[in-house]
Amino acid sequence: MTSTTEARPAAAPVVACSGLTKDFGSGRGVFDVELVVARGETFGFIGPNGAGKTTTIRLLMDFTRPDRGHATIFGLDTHADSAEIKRRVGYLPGELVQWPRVTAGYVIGLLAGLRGGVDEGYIHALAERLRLDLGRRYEDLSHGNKQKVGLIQAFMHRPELLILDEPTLGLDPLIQRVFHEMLHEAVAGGATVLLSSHVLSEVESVCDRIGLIRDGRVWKVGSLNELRAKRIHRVEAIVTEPLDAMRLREIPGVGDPRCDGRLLTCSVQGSIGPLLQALSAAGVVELDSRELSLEEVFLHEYETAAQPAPGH
Ligand SMILES: Nc1ncnc2c1ncn2[C@@H]1O[C@H](COP(=O)(O)OP(=O)(O)OP(=O)(O)O)[C@@H](O)[C@H]1O
Repeated sequence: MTSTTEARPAAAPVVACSGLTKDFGSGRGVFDVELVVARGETFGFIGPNGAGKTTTIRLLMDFTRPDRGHATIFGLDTHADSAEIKRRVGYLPGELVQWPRVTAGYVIGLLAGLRGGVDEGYIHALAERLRLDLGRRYEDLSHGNKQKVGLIQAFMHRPELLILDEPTLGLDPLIQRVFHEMLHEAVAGGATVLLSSHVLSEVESVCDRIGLIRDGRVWKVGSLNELRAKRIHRVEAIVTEPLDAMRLREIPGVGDPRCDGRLLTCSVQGSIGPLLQALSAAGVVELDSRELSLEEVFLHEYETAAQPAPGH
């Protein structure tokens, strides 16, 4: 399993983690997380359920303490300078907070008060854009509408940094689009964004760079262009002679080969030449090759990372 940190941004980091580790035992938690988010960047943290996204974010917000490692936000220590950091950050937690017997407007007003007051006109403008009725009781709201309350309190003070844990969870497509506009406006105004998601299409449309997390480890960081540049092809071929999948695996660039009678399927990263040589020796009669979508590239990467190396 490799972890790359190519194309690190040149600007001073807003978020920096070094060796950040929270070990819950039995292999659960996050381990040796290295992460840099530059000023003005929109960084997407993506991984499957239980990968460690929320734990990393909670470590950054100082809601849980690391067993090892260190993190800074705005160059400040996430623990020692937690109050100052929270003042300057807009945070959307991954789990909705419960607020019994009060309205959505009351909740937001209370949180605005804790911040020492926030432009009320802006709160109302955000609520209108997100189509949230501030007069409704919070506990009666749907999950998506509670999520809007979370988004408003994260954006309302125009923070320098937005840390958003699964921000579009429960939002309908129309409101997701509004949220994306809000993000773009915040970034245009100089904000930095760190968001987590397991929806690749979302990070693809809003993020400059992404970090892939799996089993508690960040195992790839790069711009979308870099990740797309992998140019992985899915190849399907029909051959006359039977092929040995294990031997195909030894061909440079070939991954996940499967032989089903005369049908071969595999992925190829880089040049297809060495595979073509093997196929022509097996009497290839049909060949189909297409480039994988980004979604498929990630699935491929996850699967490849989970497989033992050839000969092991
Ligand atoms: N307080 C805790 N005690 C024990 N284990 C925990 C605790 N919090 C998280 N974990 C475990 O740590 C791992 C990472 O969980 P985390 O919630 O960070 O993942 P995630 O990527 O945010 O997942 P999801 O997309 O499902 O929210 C999981 O195996 C989870 O069960």
